[in-house]
Amino acid sequence: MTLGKEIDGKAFAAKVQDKVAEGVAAFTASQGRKPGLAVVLVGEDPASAVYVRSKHKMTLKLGMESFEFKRPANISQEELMELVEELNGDPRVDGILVQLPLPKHLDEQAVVELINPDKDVDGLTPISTGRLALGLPGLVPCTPLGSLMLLQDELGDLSGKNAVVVGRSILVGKPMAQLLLNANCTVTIAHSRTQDLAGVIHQADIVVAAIGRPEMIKGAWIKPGATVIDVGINRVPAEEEGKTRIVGDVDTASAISHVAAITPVPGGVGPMTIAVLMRNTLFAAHLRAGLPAPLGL
Ligand SMILES: Nc1nc(=O)c2c([nH]1)NC[C@@H]1CN(c3ccc(C(=O)N[C@@H](CCC(=O)O)C(=O)O)cc3)C=[N+]21
Repeated sequence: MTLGKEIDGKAFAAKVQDKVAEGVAAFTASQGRKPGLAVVLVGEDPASAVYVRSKHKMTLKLGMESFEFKRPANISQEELMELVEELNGDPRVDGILVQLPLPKHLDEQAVVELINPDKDVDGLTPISTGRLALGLPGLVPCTPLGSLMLLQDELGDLSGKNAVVVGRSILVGKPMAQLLLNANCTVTIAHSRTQDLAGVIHQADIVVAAIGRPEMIKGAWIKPGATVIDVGINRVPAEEEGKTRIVGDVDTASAISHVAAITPVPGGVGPMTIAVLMRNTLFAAHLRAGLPAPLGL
């Protein structure tokens, strides 16, 4: 039995970060200011707080300016909208990220739609989404773009490959499918109502799992030699009483003997998400300064 390879997302993310740091230095030298990222965190969700902290640290590490806005869970829609408008108008801010999900009483879509598309480093505004659907240049959601970069690094040209995206979320599934389509894959989007999910997945040369169900996709469903990107980050109870660990949407133990390559969780897509956020912030800074996009990213 041959075992597939684990894709080292952390190592690839480190390479992306190095290139971003170079681009940041060049931008700062030519513009006399650093690119800036503003992150808005509403509420006290501990997992979100951890992600926001690692984004903050990475932003500073790569030489950019980081602005953090922590607001209580009971913030009103109006106050949150005012904050976003303020950031839209702040010349030091090139990228705006509102950490999702927001507390239930807030209208997430209205907040996202207010973000200036030129500062939309999450790629979630209708303008960014529309550009992606049209195949035009623009800011692309971080997790899907990071996943595509890993696939292209692993497989080279993706033309003609059968890709199945499992999950249809706005943040991951839908933009992932668009990116794969733009890369000339034959794309299927599967979801909770899909019939014979195992059979659909078995057709795929590329599987992107983004459903948010721990270890749901089993090895036997995967076509031998397929490449698998596991986007899932699910916290489950660990063996040790009271502790938790994170697992993906793919049952790696059974999948590893079927795949050519698979991303682990943690250490796969997660680190790429943050690296691409940094890249998108650098891109947004260039866009706002009227400079061409930096090369090699
Ligand atoms: N507007 C918005 N944009 C986002 O991009 C966004 C968001 N909201 N809300 C929450 C999710 C989650 N997310 C992650 C980022 C990095 C890791 C990451 O670095 N994970 C590491 C460590 C995981 C761990 O140990 O907890 C890994 O997979 O190796 C994970 C998850 C971004 N998100």
